[in-house]
Amino acid sequence: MLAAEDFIAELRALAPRYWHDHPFHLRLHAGALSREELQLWAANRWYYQRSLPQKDAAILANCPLPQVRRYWMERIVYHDGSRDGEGGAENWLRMAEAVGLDRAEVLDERHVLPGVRFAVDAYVNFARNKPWVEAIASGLTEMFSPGLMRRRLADMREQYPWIGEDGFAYFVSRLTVIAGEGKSTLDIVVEHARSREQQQACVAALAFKCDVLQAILDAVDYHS
Ligand SMILES: O=C(O)c1cc(C(=O)O)c2c(n1)C(=O)C(=O)c1cc(C(=O)O)[nH]c1-2
Repeated sequence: MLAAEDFIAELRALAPRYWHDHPFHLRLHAGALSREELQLWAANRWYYQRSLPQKDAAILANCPLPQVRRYWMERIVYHDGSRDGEGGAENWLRMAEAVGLDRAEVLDERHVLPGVRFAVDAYVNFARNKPWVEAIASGLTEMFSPGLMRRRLADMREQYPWIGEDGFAYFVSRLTVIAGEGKSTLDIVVEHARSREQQQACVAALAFKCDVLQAILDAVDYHS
C-alpha cells in the first residue's frame, strides 16, 4: 500500500486528463461561442447538474459510516437547496436563462444530447454500483476545478458581456465552497482506501470521471 503522499500524488497525476483544455472549453474561454452554442452547453450541463444529487444519494445509500454520510449529505442540500428557488441546480437554471433559454426547455431536457445522457448516466450508475470509497474518489475532479472555474468566470464576464450577472451566480457560489470540499473529500479517500488494490481502484475511478467529463464536452462540441 502506498503512503498517503504517494497515493495523493498518483491521484493528482491525472490532472492532464481533466477537461480544462478540451477544445470546447478553449472556445468558450476565448469568446468564440455563439449564443446558440452557449445555450447548447448550458442545457446539456443542466443534465449533469441535475443528476449530481442522485449520484450523491447513491453514495450515501452505499456508505455504512455515519461520519461520512453526515458530511456527504451536505452536497445534496447544496445542489437541491433547502427550499424551492435555492441551491446549485437553481443557480444553473439562472445561467441557462441568462444565455437565452426558457426554463421549461431546460427542464424538459429536449436539448440534451444522447452522448451527454450516456456519460452522465454512467457516472450515476458508477456511484450506484461501485464501493462507496471509489464513488467518492470519482468526485475528486474537484481538486482540479477551482482554477478552471475562476478563469471561466473571468473570461465569460469579459467575452460575453451580454450575459447578465445573475447568470454567474452558480460559479460565484461554487467557488466559495469548492476548495474546502476537495480537501475533505481527499481526506476521506486517503483514510478509507485501505489496501493497494483499493488505492488503485480510486485512481481508476478518478480517471473514469475525467472520461465522463471529456465525453460530455465531446458530444456538445460535435453538435455545435
Ligand atoms: O465547472 C466545472 O468545471 C465543474 C467541474 C466539476 C467536476 O470536476 O466534476 C464539478 C463542478 N463544476 C460543479 O459545479 C459541481 O457541482 C460538481 C460536483 C461534482 C461531483 O463530481 O460531485 N463535480 C462537479
